[in-house]
Amino acid sequence: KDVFDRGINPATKKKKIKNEGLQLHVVEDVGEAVSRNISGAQLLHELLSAPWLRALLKVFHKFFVDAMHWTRANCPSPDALELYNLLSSPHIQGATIRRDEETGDIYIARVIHGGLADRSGLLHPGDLLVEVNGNSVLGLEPEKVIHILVGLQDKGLFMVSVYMRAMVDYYPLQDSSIPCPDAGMAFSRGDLLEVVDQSDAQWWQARKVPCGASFAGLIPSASTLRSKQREQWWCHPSQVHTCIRPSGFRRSFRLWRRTSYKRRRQSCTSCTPSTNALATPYEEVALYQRLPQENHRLIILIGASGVGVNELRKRLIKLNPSTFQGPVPHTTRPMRDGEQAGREYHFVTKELFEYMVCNHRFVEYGESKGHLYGTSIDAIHDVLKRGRMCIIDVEPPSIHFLRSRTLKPYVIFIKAPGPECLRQSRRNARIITGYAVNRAFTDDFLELEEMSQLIEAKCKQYFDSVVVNDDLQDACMQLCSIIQQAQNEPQWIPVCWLTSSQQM
Ligand SMILES: Nc1ncnc2c1ncn2[C@@H]1O[C@H](COP(=O)(O)OP(=O)(O)OP(=O)(O)O)[C@@H](O)[C@H]1O
Repeated sequence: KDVFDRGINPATKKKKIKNEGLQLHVVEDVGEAVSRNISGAQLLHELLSAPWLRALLKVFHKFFVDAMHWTRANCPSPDALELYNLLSSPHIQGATIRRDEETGDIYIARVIHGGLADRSGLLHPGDLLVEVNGNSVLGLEPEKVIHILVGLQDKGLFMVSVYMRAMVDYYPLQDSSIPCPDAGMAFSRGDLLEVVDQSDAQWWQARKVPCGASFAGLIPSASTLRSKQREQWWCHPSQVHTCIRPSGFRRSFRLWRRTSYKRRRQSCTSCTPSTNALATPYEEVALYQRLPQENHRLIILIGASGVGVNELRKRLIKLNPSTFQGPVPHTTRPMRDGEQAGREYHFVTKELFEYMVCNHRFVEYGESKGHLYGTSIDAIHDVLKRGRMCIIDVEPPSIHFLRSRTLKPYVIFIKAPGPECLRQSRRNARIITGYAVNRAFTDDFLELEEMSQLIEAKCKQYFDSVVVNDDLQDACMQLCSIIQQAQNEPQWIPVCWLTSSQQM
């Protein structure tokens, strides 16, 4: 990677990755090994980066791309066909496999950009390889699996497990249409499901992950669930989404003026994305491991107002300011003594602010004391581009806006402890209200807990982790270790963040 990066501007680099996908993947891996001082990696890196090999791989890639368009009628020659068959080993067809040393399961490790597997759209990193042409490969040595795959040439029928995140709740015992309620599997939003059989268009078979059960249960297919949702929507059309953006007025953006939770609930949380009557019932996910040269994932903290989201965010940044950073908000208020443009705020005119609103540049924005404040998507990118971990706290509806391939957000729900624990731990806590600054935080605990439960119930399909904020120091330490894992260990993310060209 180092070799390719040198002297290549971003546009050229993009093109190179496309043209030389296979080689780049390998060189990247070896480059990583070089930085870890693995014996022999330097020599291998130099060999793989040699111009003659680059040229050879380019020819090879071109040959393969052309071969994809051959038909019986336009195949250039029998020699070309023979060469194509010779080169069509499973690795070259575009996917590599690896074995989990603990379970013995065989997974798709990598899908080579532009290869057959990539073009088919059927295989994704993290998919579990279950069968090849009806023969189980579970527990086999990878070499054995490769042997079977080599024998297939390009006529293989793979059966891979697909992993899906449930975005809705399902109870088979309440579903009169299920063929056999006892064989059904209940799940709730946020559950990770390993779908092992999709051969039936209406009913799939799946297991929960991590799972104890060795047998699968019956779940409705995506289209079956969607038609159920449509039926429900016609029966209860008043449940349709009514949330009005912009939503965010958290105090952490120096905006939120505390009103009754009940008022907020009516206007916002009851209308979280999950109540959208025709929501996507399942989201396909795959394991993703951030590469060292990639931007960090955006860290989003979500929680009921007053639970301590902002306090935790500030503490994290104070604990390690060279690693964690928040985005610099924009404001139309004049700069005060001691403030510096771009440090406390980006100071902008009302016209520019409104232009940014029209162009959807703000994640959240609002007005306080006659001035506009907002946090822009560009400010988030600025932090990430500097190699820092960007931490933000937002209102639940804003998650949708931030869920993108470029930001790959990792969402942590800050959960309220029980009211008694709140009363004990928040004895000295203060809140800022619309009419009194630093009001003692006394009778809000029940409402706060209620709100916290509501957010969890409505949005848990978007949460990657949950931290209960009982003791501030414990919660802060937990957050640190969760964030490190989120950045450095494999995590389940939507497949579209890996493959689509969705951009913010
Ligand atoms: N675990 C805790 N123990 C004691 N006090 C806490 C704890 N967590 C937060 N607090 C205090 O509770 C008050 C509210 O916290 P914070 O300002 O972080 O709320 P918030 O969730 O960001 O809500 P808002 O967005 O409305 O500000 C602060 O005074 C904070 O110091």
